[in-house]
Amino acid sequence: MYSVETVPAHLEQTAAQVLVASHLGKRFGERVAVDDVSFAVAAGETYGLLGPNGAGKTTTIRLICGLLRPDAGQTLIAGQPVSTTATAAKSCIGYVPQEIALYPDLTARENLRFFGRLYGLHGKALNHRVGKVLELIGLSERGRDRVESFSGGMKRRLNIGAGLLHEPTLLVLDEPTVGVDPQSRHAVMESVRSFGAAGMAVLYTTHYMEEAERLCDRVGIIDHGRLVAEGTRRELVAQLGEHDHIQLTATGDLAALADRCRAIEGIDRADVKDGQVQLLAVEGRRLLPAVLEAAERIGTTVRSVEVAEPDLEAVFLHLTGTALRE
Ligand SMILES: Nc1ncnc2c1ncn2[C@@H]1O[C@H](COP(=O)(O)OP(=O)(O)OP(=O)(O)O)[C@@H](O)[C@H]1O
Repeated sequence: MYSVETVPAHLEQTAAQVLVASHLGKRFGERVAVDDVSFAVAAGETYGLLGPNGAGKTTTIRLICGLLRPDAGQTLIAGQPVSTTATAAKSCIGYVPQEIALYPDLTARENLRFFGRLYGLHGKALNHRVGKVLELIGLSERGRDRVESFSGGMKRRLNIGAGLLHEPTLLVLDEPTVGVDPQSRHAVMESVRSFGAAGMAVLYTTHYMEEAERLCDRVGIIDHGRLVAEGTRRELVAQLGEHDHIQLTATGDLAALADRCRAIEGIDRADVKDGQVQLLAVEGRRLLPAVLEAAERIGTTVRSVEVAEPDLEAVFLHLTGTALRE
């Protein structure tokens, strides 16, 4: 269990830190879902947990919100320890689950009133908060409409609104844009951005690299239950040094092409994903002739070559050897 001695210095609770997760661990039978995960989120900061499906994001969030008991480690929220029974810490959290949990035949306002009562709000205070939350999520004009008439993105935003009624200091969102069309996704992200700007600490999980890059002040990269790196986008990308991320679209034996590329000096990673060979290479442009020659030798046809500046996708590839995208 947590003791002051076991908390790394940079994770000790400071006034600005709303959430401190220390050495969290959770197994399901033989499967390790979360393995020694530690990170902190400050007031006004949006922290992204970025990882592929099954990486352990939801389990981490459920531990942090006191919905699951950890096998190891502890979470402090606003200085209060979280447990499955403690209420002080939990009352600081607004938890927005992956699944939409709304009543379709009630209006947006009625839904929020219902959830507000669950948080112990009533009378004028409840009305005031419902109005405020509708404003925050950009649905003031639609408060009297039934939820069944809403788009996917509007339902998502209302789902988020239900987690905001009790004015949490920490908002926890579990993949809030899954299944949302691109335009609504933008609206959801804009809402989330405004919460951070308003001083809330936001913990946001996603497997979309672009969302983590655009929205989050800091990102923790999670894979197989372990936090393999964290930092600002700039800090994470700096880990790659001068590397370029090269994507080859080709037909033929891609595994053989990746093998050949691995043997070329300067290429640090070569992996096959989604009908592409993905390479990480120092001064990648310089190596393109050697790559094309290798392709020709083994009879693969390269259809297109894309050389990109490193992004979080490349960081993920570098750290784990697999691509983030499904
Ligand atoms: N209740 C459970 N019982 C058994 N195994 C579980 C349980 N919940 C999660 N797992 C396993 O733990 C691992 C982490 O799952 P988790 O849902 O935390 O990942 P995730 O990153 O949130 O993925 P997704 O994006 O698909 O939700 C997976 O291998 C999953 O199968």
